[in-house]
Amino acid sequence: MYTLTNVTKTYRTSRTVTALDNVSLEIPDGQFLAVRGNTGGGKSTLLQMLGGLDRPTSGTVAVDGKDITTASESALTRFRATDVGIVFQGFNLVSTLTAAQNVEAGLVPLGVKAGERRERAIDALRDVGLSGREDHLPSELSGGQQQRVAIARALVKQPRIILADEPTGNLDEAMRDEVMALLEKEWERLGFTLVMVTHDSSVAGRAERQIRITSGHLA
Ligand SMILES: Nc1ncnc2c1ncn2[C@@H]1O[C@H](COP(=O)(O)OP(=O)(O)OP(=O)(O)O)[C@@H](O)[C@H]1O
Repeated sequence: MYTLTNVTKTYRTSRTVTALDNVSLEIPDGQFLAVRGNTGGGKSTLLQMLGGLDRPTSGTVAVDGKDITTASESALTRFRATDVGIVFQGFNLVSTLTAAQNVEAGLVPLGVKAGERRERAIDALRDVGLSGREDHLPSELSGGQQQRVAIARALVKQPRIILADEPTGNLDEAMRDEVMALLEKEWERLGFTLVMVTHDSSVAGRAERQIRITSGHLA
């Protein structure tokens, strides 16, 4: 269960931008939540707060009652490594690694030994429908297949939380539907909390709940 209380995030560069302004939000375990809103509205910033990738300027982000904003760097690293899987719009695969090696990368921070990593990567690729593609490079796979590798990389560590930032944004309609069907199937099977940023109303419509963030405010 996530409990965000009065979360504000301000970026200070040449000017000051308030990306999130006093956002309070609860996300129950296992919920599929779609996050919509205007460009620059603060959606990706919200995901960063949820993933412990950055800390708010003020306010708290609690996971099961524990405030991650004041956690030590090592506790936060552990939280990210074990509890959170992230799927990006641009897949973010390492182009010189095979599909299986990319998936294995999700297990390296957990200290899983090489043999077990390989086995679990093969299983995870099977779960996303990519058996037989283990030794393919990303450039040898379609966009939809690359996103499926990225989903396998996020899921291989069996996280409690999946954060997806426009996961279908780079895909055509057919591949979008295929990737969404896969994410939904895995969400139903594994029961993780799924928070997905999307501009696409048909994608958002598949979520259990939708929220909208406009100019840093939760609508
Ligand atoms: N690292 C950063 N440094 C400075 N400003 C930033 C940084 N990250 C985000 N911002 C600013 O914070 C605001 C919110 O950005 P964010 O990426 O969260 O929005 P978004 O809703 O995800 O946008 P989009 O839909 O365009 O991806 C924007 O004005 C953006 O320019």
